[in-house]
Amino acid sequence: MTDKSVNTTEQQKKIAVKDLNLFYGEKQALFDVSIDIKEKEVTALIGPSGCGKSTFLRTLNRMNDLIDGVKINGKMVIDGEDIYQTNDVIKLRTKVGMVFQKPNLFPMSIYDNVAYGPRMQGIKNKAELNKIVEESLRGAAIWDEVKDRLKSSALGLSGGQQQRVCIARAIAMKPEVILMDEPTSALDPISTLKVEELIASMKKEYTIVIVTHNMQQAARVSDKTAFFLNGEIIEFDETNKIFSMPSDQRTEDYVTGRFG
Ligand SMILES: Nc1ncnc2c1ncn2[C@@H]1O[C@H](COP(=O)(O)OP(=O)(O)OP(=O)(O)O)[C@@H](O)[C@H]1O
Repeated sequence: MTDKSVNTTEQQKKIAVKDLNLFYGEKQALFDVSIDIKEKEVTALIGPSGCGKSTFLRTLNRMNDLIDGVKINGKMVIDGEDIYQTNDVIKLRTKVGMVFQKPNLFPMSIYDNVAYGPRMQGIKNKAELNKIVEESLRGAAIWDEVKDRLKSSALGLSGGQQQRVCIARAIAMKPEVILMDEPTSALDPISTLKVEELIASMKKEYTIVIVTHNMQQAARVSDKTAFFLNGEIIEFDETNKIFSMPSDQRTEDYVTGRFG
């Protein structure tokens, strides 16, 4: 019985990071980061500017590979596979999608933006593409707002709508993990709320890791929170605990607004 529950916990562990260090040239930006991220949970990464949140987020789908002079050591295991030992980065980035701070839609129609990835994967069948586009836009809670203007330019949408289309574009690739780097920092409060509701509903299907500067947002959308400081994880726990009863004084100082 006990063994079974241990196994179940292991299975739910989507991402296991152990002693991860990252250097930009000579400068070390992440120090012995270890964290286990469970399947279908929302994990928030918080901490003051420059503490390594975005750097860490990018290690999860090897986006840092695109930066010259980056060196990484340690273990980053997703679904049992060390992602730094594989050569198939395209497959990794399909499984681990990303949404950026500012909506970054292509200057093409809403439909073509969402169909872009599936087309690149070789899907040409019109009915199949239609289905993916509709499902993805529905999944991103924007279908009703755009269903009558799918052929219009995506850049004609409001910022908040564009960000939800970006989320639809990520969903269209059928990812399992979605990384979000301050996805609402460029949005107004109403659009922010919509995206937050969307994130909360998406965890039924996806494992989500989100960087946010907004403490209320972390408290509202996440199950677990990791507090970063100077490239280290100081504390990682249930979000409720981090915000109400943190174990480390530095976490408490940060979440109560004493610094950062
Ligand atoms: N491409 C890069 N080259 C060199 N140093 C970098 C690069 N990107 C980030 N850094 C440095 O790594 C450290 C961590 O930066 P990172 O952007 O990960 O922090 P952050 O916590 O996400 O900050 P913010 O909240 O301001 O976005 C900082 O000292 C930053 O200057």
